[in-house]
Amino acid sequence: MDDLNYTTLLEGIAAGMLATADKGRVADYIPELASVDPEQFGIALALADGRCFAAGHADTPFSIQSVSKVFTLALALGRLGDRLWQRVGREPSGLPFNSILQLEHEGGIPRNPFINAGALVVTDAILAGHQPREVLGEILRFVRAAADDENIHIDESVARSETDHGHRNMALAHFLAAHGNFVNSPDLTCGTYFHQCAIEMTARQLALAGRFLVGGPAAPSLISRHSVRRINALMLTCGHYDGSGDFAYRVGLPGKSGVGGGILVIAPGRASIAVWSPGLNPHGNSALGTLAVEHLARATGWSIFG
Ligand SMILES: NC(=O)CC[C@H](N)C(=O)O
Repeated sequence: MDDLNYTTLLEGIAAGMLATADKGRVADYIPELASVDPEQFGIALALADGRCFAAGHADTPFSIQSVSKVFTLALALGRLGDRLWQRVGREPSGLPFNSILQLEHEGGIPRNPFINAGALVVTDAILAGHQPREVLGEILRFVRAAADDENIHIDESVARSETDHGHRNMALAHFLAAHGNFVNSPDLTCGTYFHQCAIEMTARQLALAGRFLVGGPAAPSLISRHSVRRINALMLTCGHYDGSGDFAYRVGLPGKSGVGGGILVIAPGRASIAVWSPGLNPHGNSALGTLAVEHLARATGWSIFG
């Protein structure tokens, strides 16, 4: 596809999404997210050859929330390698992202690194022996290097809002600690986790930041190719929680969603795609974002399943 075709495609998708009546429901369990205007949609595409295209509200910052779990997993795999898998599994959970149900049955080992329990373990692992400030600095350095953009920050008001209302995550953290699967105090790890979730990015920045998972000559090589393959596999099977099967069915690409309405999608060897629209479907994944990447995958033929 040439430049004009990509631009036309993204603008057509953005116009179609903004005209869609059912835009889902904005997350309200983090009060600071509840006030975001649902009438927004942005999409950005960073191709493996270095070109970048965007449409809609692609330059409006939003809270990346659980998309941050991709970056912390990359750091944890770099630091711990396979030792990480002693503390967290690699299977889809089939349950909502914040569920505590399986943890009891499975002895405090979360199913995967993308549900909240698993992501808390990942953050706890990279925090070990460090101050939250140092680890948050490391996460930001990684994201900024990936996006090649120093202007990426944490929204303190979102972090505070979640700290004040994060009882479920605190419960998960204490439960993990009770099972001996926590190194730091639940307060310290949850505080770090709430701040990583409160990183603010635009769809354009997020698409650029995802290039390290695409492979190809223009992609920043921040982690090994081995880790790139594994993170993509986990994004495909677990990146949308109990909506992962449906996302794979409809889109056919690895993706990671967040309750801020962002989704990072990887077309291996081809492109990193970011979509954002704050309204969520019942699984807590962006309603229009999912629809948009479904259109994009169909139009480009990029599904990994042919
Ligand atoms: N799915 C998400 O984006 C959840 C992230 C959010 N910070 C939480 O822990 O509840």
